[in-house]
Amino acid sequence: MQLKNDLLIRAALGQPVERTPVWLMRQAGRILPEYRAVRESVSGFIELAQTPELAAEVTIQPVDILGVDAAIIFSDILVIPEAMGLPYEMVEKRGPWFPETVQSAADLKKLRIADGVDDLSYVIEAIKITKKALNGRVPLIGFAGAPWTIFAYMIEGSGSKTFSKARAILYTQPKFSHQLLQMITDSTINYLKAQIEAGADLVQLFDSWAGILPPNHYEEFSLKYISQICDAIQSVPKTVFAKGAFFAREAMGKLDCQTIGLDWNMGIAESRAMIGMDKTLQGNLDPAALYGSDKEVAAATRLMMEQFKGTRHIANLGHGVYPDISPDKVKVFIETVQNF
Ligand SMILES: Cc1c2[nH]c(c1CCC(=O)O)Cc1[nH]c(c(CCC(=O)O)c1C)Cc1[nH]c(c(CCC(=O)O)c1C)Cc1[nH]c(c(C)c1CCC(=O)O)C2
Repeated sequence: MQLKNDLLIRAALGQPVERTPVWLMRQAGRILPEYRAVRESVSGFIELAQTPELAAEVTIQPVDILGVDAAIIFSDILVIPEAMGLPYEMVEKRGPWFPETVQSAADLKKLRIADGVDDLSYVIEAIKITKKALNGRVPLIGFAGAPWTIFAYMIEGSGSKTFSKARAILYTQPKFSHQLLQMITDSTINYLKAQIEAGADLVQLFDSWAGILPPNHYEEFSLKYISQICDAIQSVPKTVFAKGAFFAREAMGKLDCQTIGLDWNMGIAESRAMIGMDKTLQGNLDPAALYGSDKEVAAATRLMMEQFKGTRHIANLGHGVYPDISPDKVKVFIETVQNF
């Protein structure tokens, strides 16, 4: 299927574009009343994510309603631990929770390397339905968590400010840490390959907890595995978004990927100098900028666009859109990029 709007793919590959493509991390979700209506028709997030027709419907909502230049498949990064044998629950207003966690090499026996097609068939099915329904209007982004971020949830069992249990294990049980990270990496490669086979046009790795590691641990316990995933996936463009990993930008410039995501703390000119000219940069408006007036949102967006001007760029926020942001402000952000 030929894409009618392939701006995202051309921007990722560093090919000429008429204008900068724009989408938002976490665009398929609670900012839209239309999403909340679908969400209320089922028992919760997990049932929604595991019902391919509904997952496809909420994936396409931001394309119809907001006019973004890409769809991202509606799922979560935590489907990988579940497919490996560690199920999660989504607790209303509190976030993910794992009834069982992994703490030492003995626990590895309860885990398996996930097969993307069999263990995650509901995501694969949702991708196929979405691709068909999109009919080439915009590219579909597939995604997974980066191994370190997934490891952090599997050890900790929930979100955490410090992820101190997960960070402790890197010091106290480095060998076990590497074993688990390798199992997550192998599962993620299988999963992303299955997503691409089903129709994903580009894939993004989310390393949401990159910023809590010291640089040496980031190199040893995160980048090493991201690098394996980048090397294993060759058929579509890859984006790596490592939130808070300002110290690793130079190393990220050497990954076999096309795009590096910047968070809003990362200076644009400085990041370009560290990462080099042969990568596309994605980002990086402060998500809180969307709490301003329409005029303020437009001004902040234009300021960001000015700073990226003339270099390879995909416009986005510096992290996921906050759930209480008004869709009207999101539209101002999108239209300001598209008219720039
Ligand atoms: C760390 C992380 C998670 N999930 C994700 C990350 C990486 C990006 C980031 O750093 O924000 C990624 C994710 N989660 C979700 C998507 C869907 C596609 C999209 O719109 O981008 C994506 C790409 C749906 C979701 N994932 C979740 C929801 C809300 C669940 C609901 O509707 O009740 C959605 C729509 C739940 C979730 N899932 C997770 C948390 C911490 C939470 C609770 C807090 C929150 O809601 O943001 C783990």
